[in-house]
Amino acid sequence: MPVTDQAFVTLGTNDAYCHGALVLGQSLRNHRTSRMLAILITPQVSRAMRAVLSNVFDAVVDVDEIDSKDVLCLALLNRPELGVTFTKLHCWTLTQYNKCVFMDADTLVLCNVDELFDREELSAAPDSGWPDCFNSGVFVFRPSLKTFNLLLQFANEHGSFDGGDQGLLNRFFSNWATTDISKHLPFLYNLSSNAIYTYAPAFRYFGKDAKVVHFLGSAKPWNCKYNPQTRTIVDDGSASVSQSQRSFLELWWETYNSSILPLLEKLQESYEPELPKEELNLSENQIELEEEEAVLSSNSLPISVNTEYVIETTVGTCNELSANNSVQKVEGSHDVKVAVPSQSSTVPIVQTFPQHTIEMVGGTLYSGTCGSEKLQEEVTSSVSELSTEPGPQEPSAEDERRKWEEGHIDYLGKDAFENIQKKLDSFLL
Ligand SMILES: O=c1ccn([C@@H]2O[C@H](COP(=O)(O)OP(=O)(O)O[C@H]3O[C@H](CO)[C@@H](O)[C@H](O)[C@H]3O)[C@@H](O)[C@H]2O)c(=O)[nH]1
Ligand SMILES: [Mn+2]
Repeated sequence: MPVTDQAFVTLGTNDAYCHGALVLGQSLRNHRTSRMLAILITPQVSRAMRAVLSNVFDAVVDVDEIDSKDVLCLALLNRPELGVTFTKLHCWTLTQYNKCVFMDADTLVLCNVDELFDREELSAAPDSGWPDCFNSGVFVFRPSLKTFNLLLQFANEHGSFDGGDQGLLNRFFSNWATTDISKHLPFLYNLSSNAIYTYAPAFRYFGKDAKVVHFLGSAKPWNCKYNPQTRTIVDDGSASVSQSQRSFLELWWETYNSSILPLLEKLQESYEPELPKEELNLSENQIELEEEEAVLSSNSLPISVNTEYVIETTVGTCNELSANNSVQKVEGSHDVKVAVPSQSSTVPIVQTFPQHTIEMVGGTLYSGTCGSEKLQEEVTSSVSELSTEPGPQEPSAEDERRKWEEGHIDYLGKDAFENIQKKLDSFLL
């Protein structure tokens, strides 16, 4: 029997993360969850993507974007794009449910995990980088407007030590590490893919019991290259991927290919007559590819595009961020206010607090149907967002971070202690 007052909840602030959310939702359905599936989205998500989401999720809920704008902390985390994860806080507003499990859009369930609803707020698994903190990619919570307001107030007063929701939630639920062991979910409910290589023997011993895999870090499954003919991840040489990581990535793509692609194709068919080919979805560089490799054309889709290879997105680096935006320094180590142009078409309302700036962009509840009049324009913009140019030739901040995580550390060169010290000083002074 479906349980209608409890839900798995995820978040997508753009079409790229929504691809992840679709695979997560499908994996929950494949493992026959009895709970509702809900997704929080922001105005930046295209109308076409909303239509697809409503095929997988019971509730597609439009919320305001909340951005920590904490460039300094996010730079230390090396993930400048994660300020918008504050939007996750909106999950506490879903008071139509009495209990929920939040799951990041980059998670994938490997079996039925409905037993998570037996736990209480705030239950979560340890973070592999700092196990006295919980990882906020999977957590059990009770929706409550009171808690939501307290969290916003807390964010306003204290900010987040990592600039994202995880730093905030760990300070807010600060007794998680010490008070109640029943709120410690086993790591198997949030197996971070990097733990596979940082503690390989443990993975070999316990990994078979994994229940949820979490592709945390800047490299996401939808950025990998995949060959549907051989059903394998294409090694592009940019990162060494272990066999176990590869299996999880291939499972992600298998789910995407078998269940999500057909939905996208259906959507394409229903709108194809309205969309002249050249405007349909292909960026210039994809059209070139299409001419060279006929196989590509069957999978050129309004949203997913070029699925043989990769769903590409770009993530700004710290340098790009500071170059593109005006940074205004106020007193004190954390008192930094940054005006970042909103990516949304809606005019942002920027709320300025004494210590932190949280940006909220107006939003409304989404009704679920896909109107046709603006679709063409939105599809085109969503595709150009997803099919951007190939990455830079110079190793990106993400590549460098990945190398560092994999233990390839240039102790005598750029990673020499004095360079790291200088970098830290520049953040902390
Ligand atoms: O542009 C974005 C970025 C994130 N998200 C959502 O926010 C989640 C968290 O971002 P993610 O890229 O998955 O972060 P992680 O690499 O998992 O990094 C860690 O740090 C984040 C910031 O504190 C936490 O939100 C994560 O749970 C934690 O695992 C995503 O899964 C999405 O649901 C978006 O919708 N749009
Ligand atoms: Mn994540």
